[in-house]
Amino acid sequence: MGSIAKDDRAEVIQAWYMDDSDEDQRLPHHRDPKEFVSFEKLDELGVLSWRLDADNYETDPALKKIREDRGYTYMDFCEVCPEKLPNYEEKIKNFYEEHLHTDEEIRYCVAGSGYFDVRDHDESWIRIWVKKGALIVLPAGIYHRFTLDTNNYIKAMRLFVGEPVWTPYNRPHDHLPARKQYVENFLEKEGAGRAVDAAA
Ligand SMILES: CSCCC(=O)/C(O)=C/O
Ligand SMILES: [Fe+2]
Repeated sequence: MGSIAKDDRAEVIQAWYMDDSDEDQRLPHHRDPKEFVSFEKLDELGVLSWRLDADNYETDPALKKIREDRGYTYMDFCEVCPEKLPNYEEKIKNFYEEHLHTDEEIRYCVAGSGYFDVRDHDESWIRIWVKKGALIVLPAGIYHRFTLDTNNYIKAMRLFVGEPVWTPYNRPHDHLPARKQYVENFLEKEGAGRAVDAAA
């Protein structure tokens, strides 16, 4: 008898729609009742994810294959905590400003945890909680932000195709080709809401 394999990404990646309270950004911000978001839904927005063996990232064949398949030649680490991140307070503030990049944002959580928030088709925030072992790819042009959770620590591997460009473009930057391409690829599909600023 065949059986459908359980998607074990859920052990290290969970996503849900956020409430609109102004409380501490590091809290979960679940709606009441909770509204979880499926991996299929994230896929529709172009957000990819894997669960990997974070204790063995140096020799992990699964990570090697993803890097080869997707051309992720560059790799470094970013540790977010006051002791390790220069200009910690400023960086934390900037990470949580809604922004986009002109390339994919690829982060592999090898320790700790944190939240990547992305905009849905109708502009609602989806909160993606990544824990040790979660690799996520945010597509170029998606509006997003990052915050630590209440554990206050993450160590993320950063991957990139070629020489890295980390520039954040705070919203609105709808005129950028990367944004237009994202809207065309993921937001303008039949049945999807539009997410273009009125001023664009
Ligand atoms: C956990 S890596 C720090 C966050 C970051 O690099 C970024 O660009 C957030 O959008
Ligand atoms: Fe970013």
